[in-house]
Amino acid sequence: MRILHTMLRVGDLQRSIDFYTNVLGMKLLRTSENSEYKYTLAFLGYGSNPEHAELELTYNHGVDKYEMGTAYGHIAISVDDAYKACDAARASGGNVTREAGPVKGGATVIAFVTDPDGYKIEFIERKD
Ligand SMILES: C[C@@H](O)C(=O)SC[C@H](NC(=O)CC[C@H](N)C(=O)O)C(=O)NCC(=O)O
Ligand code: NI
Repeated sequence: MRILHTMLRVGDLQRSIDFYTNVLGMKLLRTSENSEYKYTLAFLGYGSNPEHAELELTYNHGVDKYEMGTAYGHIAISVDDAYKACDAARASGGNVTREAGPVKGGATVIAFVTDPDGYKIEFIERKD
């Protein structure tokens, strides 16, 4: 088995596509429209299944926001340099909510940004 995708419900599909492509450097892999059940999907990632896990964005027609609740944590993305990734995200209009720096009590350098709907995305600095 392998993780195929993580699904997030978004309030504005193009706004989210712009964020994940322009700010986080993902590719828009495909979209699909379900007019019967009134929703549109966009799949994005740094590559496609099966080599890469994908992000599935769901837009329910006419629904522009969701209660985030307290359960959602984050999606983690590996970066070569978390400091530069934060600078790049900021320069592209991203919202850095936790500046790059060692994780509390550890050495791994992490940072957090939020996407347009407020979902947290973690940058984890890795050299692999
Ligand atoms: C393509 C595949 O990865 C899917 O996840 S589609 C599954 C389908 N999604 C939706 O219906 C999205 C709209 C829905 N209103 C929502 O917000 O989740 C789904 O969940 N179908 C349910 C089923 O039982 O088939
Ligand atoms: Ni799905």
